[in-house]
Amino acid sequence: MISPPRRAPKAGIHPDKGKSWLRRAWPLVRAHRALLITSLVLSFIGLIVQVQIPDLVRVGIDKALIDRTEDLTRYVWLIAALAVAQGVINFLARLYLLRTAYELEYDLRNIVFGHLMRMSYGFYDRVQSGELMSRATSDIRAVQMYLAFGPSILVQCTIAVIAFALMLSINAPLAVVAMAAMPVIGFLGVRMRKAIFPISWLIQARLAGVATVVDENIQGVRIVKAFAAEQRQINGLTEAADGVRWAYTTDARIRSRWMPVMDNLSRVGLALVLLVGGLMVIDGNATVGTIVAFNSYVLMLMPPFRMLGMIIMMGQRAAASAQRIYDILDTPTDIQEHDSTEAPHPRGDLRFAGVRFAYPDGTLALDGLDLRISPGETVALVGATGAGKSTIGRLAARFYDVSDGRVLLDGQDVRDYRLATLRDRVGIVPDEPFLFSVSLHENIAFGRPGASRDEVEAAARAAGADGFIRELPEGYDAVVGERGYTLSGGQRQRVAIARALLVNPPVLILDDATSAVDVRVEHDIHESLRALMEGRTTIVVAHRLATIGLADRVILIEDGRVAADGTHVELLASSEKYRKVLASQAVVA
Ligand SMILES: Nc1ncnc2c1ncn2[C@@H]1O[C@H](COP(=O)(O)OP(=O)(O)OP(=O)(O)O)[C@@H](O)[C@H]1O
Repeated sequence: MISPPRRAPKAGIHPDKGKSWLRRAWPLVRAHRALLITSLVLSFIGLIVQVQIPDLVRVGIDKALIDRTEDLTRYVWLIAALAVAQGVINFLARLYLLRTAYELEYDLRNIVFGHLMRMSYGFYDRVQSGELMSRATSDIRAVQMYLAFGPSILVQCTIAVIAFALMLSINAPLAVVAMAAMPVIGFLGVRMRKAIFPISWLIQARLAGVATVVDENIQGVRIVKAFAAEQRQINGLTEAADGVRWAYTTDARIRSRWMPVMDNLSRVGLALVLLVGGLMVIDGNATVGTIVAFNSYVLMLMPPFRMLGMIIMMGQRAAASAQRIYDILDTPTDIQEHDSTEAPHPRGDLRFAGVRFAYPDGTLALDGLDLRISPGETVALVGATGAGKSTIGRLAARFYDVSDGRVLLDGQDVRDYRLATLRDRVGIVPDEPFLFSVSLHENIAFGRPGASRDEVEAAARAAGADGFIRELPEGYDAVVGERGYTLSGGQRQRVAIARALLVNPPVLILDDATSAVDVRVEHDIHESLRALMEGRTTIVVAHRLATIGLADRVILIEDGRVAADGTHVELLASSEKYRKVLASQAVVA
């Protein structure tokens, strides 16, 4: 079942690396400006309404309680109405703000994941998957938080200015007194965040460390058990968890040192208002209502000043996170596609001409490989471990580009194909196939999601998988576990072969893909392959004599080039190296 297409990201990250991180993220924010602006305008209106309430309380107290010139209930209703209005507006503002945040997160996630999916094998050779996971989650969140919540906090800060102006208009000297503590609170807030910032980084890093330990041990639990290493691994986790505990405790200590100071400062502010305001009331220079109103203002203005520190910290974290995300997005895929006309009739004629290839880490795997495999031929690649056999398949499917020389499919350089076409024409089955946690049908139909059940079954029959699938209670609808652990190694390999066969590629590369099935099943697979498509070029990386026996021709690979070429019988007779490799690998019949 293919899920319906979702909306694509509305914008991307600006490609100019010279720009600041915020300017690079700007297209994304712009794309969601309608939502963001709506939420900001709403929260601004909400705050304006909120600022009116203490002033109404002031007038209510002064006019209805002290002067007794007006009706108290009128003020009570007015304040209640404003409170309800503020509640509704704040609800909407928050709703839109969170929607903006999650829309931004959705886009960022899709941009990063889309890029990761397009990256080549070489990229994945270099990076750690745990690190990528962290970038795809916590870094995206940090950036999203700042982009969406940063402006909202700024709006709250501007409201502080408006409230201050209102206070000045009511009673200027008292307004100055009421605001006296604010800069100190702002300053202390920034200091506190500065003290917390490094430790919060440490917490993130250590949490990621714990996650890696847990992840590895769950993935590798069978090895842990095989070596009875449970206790040792538990100790490892305890150590990592201890690091997290220390970091959290330190964080708590810093917070508990600063928080009471900031809380008390706001109380000092209130006391000052009472003292100075009280003296003014006694002298007849202020009203009781003013003191009450200013009390509310002091309490209302405290959070924005406290948040100053937070916004600075969020900004720093978002900048670092954005940089890490941009590092990924700025890494171009080293497998470039260009427009070209492709050989229209695939025949499966594969040729390596003077191919040299080194992996990104510099390991030279192929060194002057010359090899031609004719359409319909079945060729076995034989050689010592590390000779370069698997690399040959990877270059044919263009998982990597050659360093020198050319790989030609049907007379055309593989670099001149569209990748999708090339991968349709060159099917590759690795020795450790990966199965997704979906049904067997979907696993087999991975390369052709629209394939019918009949086609899936035909591919499974050819791969020798139909029999055991039918024996499962849910048959083709059975969902395989993570990495397909509920199936045996040989069963998984057969599912993977069926997956490749369904695409019906003219060139099929079995990279030791039948190592976990027994010789008889392997023979059956090859027989049905032959029957399925006469003329399919097949390359098998072979470690078993039985596998070699199925091939028309055997190529001995040594140090990344062809050392001998011929039928098994010919090589046995003529090549000392071939006999040695067979003997050293203890190839069994
Ligand atoms: N992803 C990689 N990054 C760096 N070096 C690699 C990578 N994969 C393989 N190599 C190196 O390239 C050389 C050829 O490897 P290759 O896997 O092609 O050998 P092979 O003949 O298939 O070996 P085996 O029979 O053990 O599978 C080896 O030296 C190997 O260590």
